[in-house]
Amino acid sequence: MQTKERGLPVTVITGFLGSGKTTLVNHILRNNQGLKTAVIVNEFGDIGIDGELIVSTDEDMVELDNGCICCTVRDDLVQATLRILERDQKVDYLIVETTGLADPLPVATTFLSPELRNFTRLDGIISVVDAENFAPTLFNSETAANQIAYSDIVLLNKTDCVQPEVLERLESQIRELKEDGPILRTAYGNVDLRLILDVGAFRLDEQFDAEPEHVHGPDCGHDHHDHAHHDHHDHHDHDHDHAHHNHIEAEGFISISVQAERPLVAKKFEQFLKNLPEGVFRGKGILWLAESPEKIIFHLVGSRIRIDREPWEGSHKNQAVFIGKDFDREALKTLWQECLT
Ligand SMILES: Nc1nc2c(ncn2[C@@H]2O[C@H](COP(=O)(O)OP(=O)(O)OP(=O)(O)O)[C@@H](O)[C@H]2O)c(=O)[nH]1
Repeated sequence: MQTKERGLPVTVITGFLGSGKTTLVNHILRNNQGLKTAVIVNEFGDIGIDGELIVSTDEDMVELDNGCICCTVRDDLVQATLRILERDQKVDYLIVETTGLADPLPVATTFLSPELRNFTRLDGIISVVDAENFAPTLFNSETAANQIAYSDIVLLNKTDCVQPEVLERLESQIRELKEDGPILRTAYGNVDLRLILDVGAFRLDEQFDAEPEHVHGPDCGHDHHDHAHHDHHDHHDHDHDHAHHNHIEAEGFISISVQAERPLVAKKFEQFLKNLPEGVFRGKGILWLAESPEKIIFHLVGSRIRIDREPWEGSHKNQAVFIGKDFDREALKTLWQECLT
């Protein structure tokens, strides 16, 4: 890949909670044929779990401090990208994985801002859609709709979980949010990387009614979102400094992080999962069960739970994040405490 004269190519991976973004990042890192790929990850929740779940554990992965990448941590994204660009060892490609609740457009426009636009080239925004859980009315979330509407390529993921007729219906629903651009069907993010990386998919004119000379980046004096084709909430009418200003709170999404230095009782944890407060949609964590010598990687998405096992490296711990809409955080905390030995 020739990146020298064009700036560092950047692909932004967006998609709702648990749709398979980290799984896709891992697929990319395993199959990028020797390209030096840096990854910037941003998570919703106080504890970063993705850092543990991404296959690259070397210095090429940067976890942004918690906060929403499209709101409060935009400057961190600029700084992290500049640091990657300044490294002695040249990086060929940059992947940015947003939280499942981020609006992709402000993230994308960060790469068109004066600080970055001469050094980076936004290749495309990929939206991962969960075929098992997606519905146009899912949580009535404008953010979830924007993740599709503002993408260049849609990956309709988890095709292994649904029947072909469901995929047909979902494609029509996606088309209502986004008229054109590829919709690629995937299981576990397994896609030919030539279809999604370095494809020059990002089309400025599709996202903005702007003259090419005047890109409405995040640092413009006026609100670039007014120019978007789709109705969109305004990121620039309010202060970016206060924590989680925002579309996330406005849509009622909350998270709780739990951790412990002692193990969980497996049977009690099973009960915990059965009794989770209504509204919890996503959970992920590293678990230490009293009954297991191995580290447990735990995922909950909608009603599906997945448990994987790995050998422990380092000290044993319990760390989990639960995300959902307007759920009873105190109740969840109490239930969690009851699972501990
Ligand atoms: N059956 C099935 N499971 C999948 C597929 N892709 C991902 N998963 C599982 O879905 C869960 C969530 O996957 P992640 O890749 O962590 O999702 P994410 O979008 O990064 O999640 P957040 O960052 O929390 O929003 C994990 O248990 C994955 O193994 C798929 O195509 N089929």
